[in-house]
Amino acid sequence: MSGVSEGEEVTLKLLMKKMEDFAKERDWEQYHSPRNLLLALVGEVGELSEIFQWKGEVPKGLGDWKEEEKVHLGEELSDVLLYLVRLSDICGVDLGQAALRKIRLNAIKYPVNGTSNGNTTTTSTTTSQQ
Ligand SMILES: Nc1ccn([C@H]2C[C@H](O)[C@@H](COP(=O)(O)OP(=O)(O)OP(=O)(O)O)O2)c(=O)n1
Repeated sequence: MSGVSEGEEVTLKLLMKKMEDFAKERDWEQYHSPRNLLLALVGEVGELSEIFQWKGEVPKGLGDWKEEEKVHLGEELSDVLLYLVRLSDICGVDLGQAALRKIRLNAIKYPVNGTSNGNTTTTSTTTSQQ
């Protein structure tokens, strides 16, 4: 059903190709414009947010969640990922390479110094956290 055999690596490239095929087979490429995909992505982020809405803080690992809630979470996370991958492809952005570059930039912007967790400004000389 998944189209990927057990143990096979899931890559951004594979997801990109599957989304491309999905749209082609349905003649939906006309609808997969950058703006439409962005709006669809934001809509799915909203659906993802609804799962956490009003719950208060939840434990890491979601140990006390029902199995069906976790399955639903996986579905909404996937919708966000799939639209993001498709949007990147349609915009001609290599998402994997862009993400690796961004991680390198993050490391330069936030050097390891043991005083900041990236969420708070611990000293008046620490650069602003945005
Ligand atoms: N024009 C479209 C419509 C859907 N999809 C794909 C990408 C998403 O993974 C999923 C989104 O489908 P739905 O719009 O039906 O959204 P949900 O699956 O979240 O359903 P619902 O909103 O009813 O919960 O289908 C797509 O690629 N292009």
